[in-house]
Amino acid sequence: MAANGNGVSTTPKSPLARIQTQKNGGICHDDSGKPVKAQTIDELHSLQRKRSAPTTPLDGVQGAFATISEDERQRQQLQSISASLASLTRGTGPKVVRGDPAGKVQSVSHVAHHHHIEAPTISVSDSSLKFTHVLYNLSPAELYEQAIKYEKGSFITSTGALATLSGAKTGRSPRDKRVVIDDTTQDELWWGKGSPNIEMDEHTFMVNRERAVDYLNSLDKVFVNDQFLNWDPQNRIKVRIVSARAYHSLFMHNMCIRPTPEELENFGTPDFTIYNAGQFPCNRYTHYMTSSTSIDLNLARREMVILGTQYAGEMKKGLFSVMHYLMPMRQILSLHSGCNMGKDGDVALFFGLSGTGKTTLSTDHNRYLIGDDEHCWSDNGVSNIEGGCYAKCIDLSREKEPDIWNAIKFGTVLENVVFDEHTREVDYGDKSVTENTRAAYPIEYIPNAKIPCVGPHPKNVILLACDAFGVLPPVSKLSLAQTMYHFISGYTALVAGTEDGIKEPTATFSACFGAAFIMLHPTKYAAMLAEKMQKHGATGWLVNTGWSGGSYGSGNRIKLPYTRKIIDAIHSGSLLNATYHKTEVFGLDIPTEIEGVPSEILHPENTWADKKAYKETLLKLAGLFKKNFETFTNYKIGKDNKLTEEILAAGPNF
Ligand SMILES: Nc1ncnc2c1ncn2[C@@H]1O[C@H](COP(=O)(O)OP(=O)(O)OP(=O)(O)O)[C@@H](O)[C@H]1O
Ligand SMILES: O=C([O-])CC(=O)C(=O)O
Ligand SMILES: [Ca+2]
Ligand SMILES: [Mn+2]
Repeated sequence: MAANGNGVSTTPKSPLARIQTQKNGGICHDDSGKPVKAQTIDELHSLQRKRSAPTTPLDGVQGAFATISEDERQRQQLQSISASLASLTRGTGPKVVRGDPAGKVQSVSHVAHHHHIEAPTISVSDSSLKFTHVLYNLSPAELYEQAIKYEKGSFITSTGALATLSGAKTGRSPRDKRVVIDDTTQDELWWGKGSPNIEMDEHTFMVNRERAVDYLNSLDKVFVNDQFLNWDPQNRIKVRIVSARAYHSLFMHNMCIRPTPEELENFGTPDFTIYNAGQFPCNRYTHYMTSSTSIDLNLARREMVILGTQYAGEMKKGLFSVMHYLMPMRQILSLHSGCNMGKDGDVALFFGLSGTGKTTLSTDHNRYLIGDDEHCWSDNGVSNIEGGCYAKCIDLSREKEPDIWNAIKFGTVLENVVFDEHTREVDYGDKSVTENTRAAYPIEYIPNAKIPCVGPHPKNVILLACDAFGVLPPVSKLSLAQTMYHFISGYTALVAGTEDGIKEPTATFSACFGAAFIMLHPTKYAAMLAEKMQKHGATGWLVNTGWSGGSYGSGNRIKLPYTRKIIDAIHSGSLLNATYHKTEVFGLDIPTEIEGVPSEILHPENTWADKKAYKETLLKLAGLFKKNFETFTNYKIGKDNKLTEEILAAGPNF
């Protein structure tokens, strides 16, 4: 006798007893009635899908839309995208049509009668004869299918996320970033030592732009995303991202603000366009190019070109650089910070370099999440620039970071993670591809996200540093001058690669906690922050999310639950009223006790067995701070010299 999978034996099949059904109105449901409308399998399949293609944008006047035909709308819509993809040296690009070349594309026929192929003339190259299909603002489900069908390394994980590989680059390439220098940007931007803006000329930009556009046009299809940046409606920026990979399109779908169908209909001309031709290298014989990767920003043309890297974070942070230019022009401060809000409307900002805890600590089950990485602070309060979060996944655990864990589901892009071939369960501890594994998800995947992502003026400004030297206290209260000193310094420490044994931690100083993204001189942002903090009475805090009990190698990283207790005490206001004492060298005010945190760890000296080593390490770090700050001693911050002097005096003294 055969046994089925459950170990239950079954008898050989015998004809089942006939079930009586009534023709009309009986209690027994009869679904044998109407046959499907389809005559063929293909027709049956076509019934499965209801048409709801996203509309593409229109140029020119709005309002008249309601009266134009669908065909006319689509024709105008495609014109906008054709203009983006036009080759500037030949005056023409490919013929742009909607839809996937592999599928049955309804749009080809009706676009073809508007864009019928003209007889080629001598000056026309082959590229203007071909069609490039445009996959416009596809949904996550459609992008999943594109990725899985066509992009090697794309898989669905056990929780429904899309696992992807970013290729040879698994992080950003700041040394390959170039900014066009012209008469305007020469004066406006920060150039020279310490600046992230490495110059290129307009002509070289156009060479790279043409290379990227030609590459994209040589493909059978490109993805186009039309989306927004900044939740502040008065300062919203329209962005268009043209890319070759479903991975890139889904990443930006998650990270930028997603337009409603109505907003998309009235999208019009984008304020900024990215051409992401990341699979294709730049040409090293081109002037200014020092590798096969180039990320080029042209503020006058409002365009960015990406060649030679598929790491999606380049698009996210490229747009952030643009905001660091556009927003200060409007007296709005752009910030590399996370942001959340308590039930009573108290807002906190979390500054810090990569890996210091902006995403981890702003994602707090007891508070509303406004955003995890990029914000604006205007006269109206704070607003998130983005529509999604980008969390580090290395060693992610359900227990320690439940909201991020649960956000990794259908729609989420998981970059460079390792998973079980069969169960597709992700091993977050595995660094085989990279240490920088990431999840990009829409902000509404966090249950207590504050939508729209705006809030009132911040009450607390928390500066995060992951101090691998283990000498900065877990928390200290800062004066305004100290806040500015540490904001301009932008300190964190990186730990050396674990494989080569234990090495010295390396101090990193990155002005405004994001020197890689700022476009103006750091003192411009610093002055704005000081002015806003003063005006709105915000308190500054320095929180060390790094080492305790010794440097990297002998001590340990401060336990996340302790850091969370510290942050809780800042939010609740209880820490403001604690008893403080001043540390030597850095002159930081540290509290004597915090609920839920062992008091002995609050002063780092207590946790070091070797007091002499502690003092030496402390002085070493203080020396690095001093040296780094030398470049800023000649600059004035704010309107009077008083604040500048106070800031200079707010650093370490020894
Ligand atoms: N005490 C701690 N406080 C904060 N984070 C901690 C702590 N201990 C360990 N971590 C880990 O450190 C990492 C912090 O990364 P997070 O994603 O928050 O960085 P980020 O500041 O948002 O950087 P990026 O700008 O690159 O996104 C997480 O992986 C988190 O689990
Ligand atoms: O940009 C990235 O790749 C990740 C990030 O948020 C940062 O480095 O600050
Ligand atoms: Ca982050
Ligand atoms: Mn960041």
